[in-house]
Amino acid sequence: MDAIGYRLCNHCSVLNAARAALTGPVSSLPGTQLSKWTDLPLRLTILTGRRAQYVHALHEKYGAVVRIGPREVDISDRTAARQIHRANSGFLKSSFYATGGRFQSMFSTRDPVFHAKRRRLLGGCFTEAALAKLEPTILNLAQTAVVKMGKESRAHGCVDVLKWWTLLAMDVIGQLSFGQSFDMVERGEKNQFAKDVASAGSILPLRTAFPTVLWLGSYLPFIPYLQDIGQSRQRIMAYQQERISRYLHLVEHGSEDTAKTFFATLVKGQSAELTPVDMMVEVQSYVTAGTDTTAVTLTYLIWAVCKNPAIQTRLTRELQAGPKVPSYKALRELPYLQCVVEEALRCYGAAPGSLPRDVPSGGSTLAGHYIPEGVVVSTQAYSLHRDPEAFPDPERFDPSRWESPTQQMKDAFCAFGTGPRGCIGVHLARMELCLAAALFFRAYPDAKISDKDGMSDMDMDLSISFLLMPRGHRCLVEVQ
Ligand code: HEM
Repeated sequence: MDAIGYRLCNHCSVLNAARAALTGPVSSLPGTQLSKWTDLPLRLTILTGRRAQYVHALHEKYGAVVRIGPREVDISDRTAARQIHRANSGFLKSSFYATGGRFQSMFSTRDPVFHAKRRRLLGGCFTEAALAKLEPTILNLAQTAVVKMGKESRAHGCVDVLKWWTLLAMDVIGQLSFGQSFDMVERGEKNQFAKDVASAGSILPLRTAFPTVLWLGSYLPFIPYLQDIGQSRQRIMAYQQERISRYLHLVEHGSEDTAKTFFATLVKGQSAELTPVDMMVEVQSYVTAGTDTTAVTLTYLIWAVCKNPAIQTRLTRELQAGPKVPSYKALRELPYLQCVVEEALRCYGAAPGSLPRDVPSGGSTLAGHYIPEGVVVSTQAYSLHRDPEAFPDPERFDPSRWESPTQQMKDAFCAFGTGPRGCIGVHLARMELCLAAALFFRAYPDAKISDKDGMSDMDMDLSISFLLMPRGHRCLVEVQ
């Protein structure tokens, strides 16, 4: 191309970009001027862990519908959120989820037919009735974790509750997937698999914000960080393959250990519908979606209660008057505990970030704004849970607001998502939250947040890319 042609072409692309920015599908919606041109500021906030807060600040300035990029909109209106996520709405998961390579899981798939089939197949394993059979296993693990937390605190002056809730959540998923716990609670530390999962997960913000950079990086295998991630991923695959083979071997030999697992009713007779590779991909998604999420919410619950003496006193009194050996059924009858769990999920549910969906063909009118097809619309629990109309004084951790929840509160609450793509692990998560919180505050009614090793509220600052994590990656507590 000669110099004039090159200049003309350049000129045209600038003009095209200008035309797209000024007349593009979402150019007339409220939002910053810059967001008509680029979503770069948004992408940068993914790296700093402040995406949800950034989008929330835009809602506070521009209202319930806000443009966050040239083809992306976030919506904080609860009616519109239900409209997007309800069954058969036509809003499918966006390309954000297409990171699973060749293999799709119930979580990652964008195909509604595949999803419906997989969810029908596995849904039965996650019902309250099915989980009731698994409860003794979970209770046993939680009891051991709580006892060991006390020992560690007495030995070292404090204990990192985030560490212990992560070990517990990992062991629960290991036990319920493979019929054998990872034994991390018993050992008091993460095994190589858990370390690899954390290492592989650490790349997610970069992969979400700048996938091209990561793609380029894959051609530079000498970068040590990327090399480590690659090795972690290989070890995760090998470990899971080995566990699934061992599990299937146990099933074949009629071992009792396999009776209390997610796949117990599936592996016999329906193996054609769920191959060992499918099982591996599903387990991988349970580890990602069901361990840090539960552990982080539980950690914030402990922190928020310990920071509020009146709440702690009321909760511990209720627990001490309750059953000695808690069961999930009995704990659900304790009204204040339920309010505490609900408020922890509202303020600190571990998936507060955007859930992006593609607007279906023909476009859609959401919260009074027409949004054309092909645009990505997101909703984020962070904003819906901080709507002052539904939750007055929204930043305040106030369990008593759930004593008589209004319809607005119920409609706005979406810690587990809603509709057919809502969390399949909701009952398991609630069971773990109730059992672990009850055991902890029964055993340690005077637990307090430590200031040892420089622990401060800064450690608990909310770092959110897709999932929530305390910025300090720890929460030190002192128990007697
Ligand atoms: C406090 C803990 C938890 C929270 C806050 C949470 C939250 C969520 C949310 C918001 C979604 C929707 C995600 C989206 O649309 O992108 C989701 C989906 C999902 N969650 Fe959870 N979750 C929790 C625990 C669990 C557990 C314990 C499991 C166990 C296996 C689990 C497995 C899944 C799966 C497989 C999906 C995808 C469901 C589908 O698309 O059909 N989650 N979760």
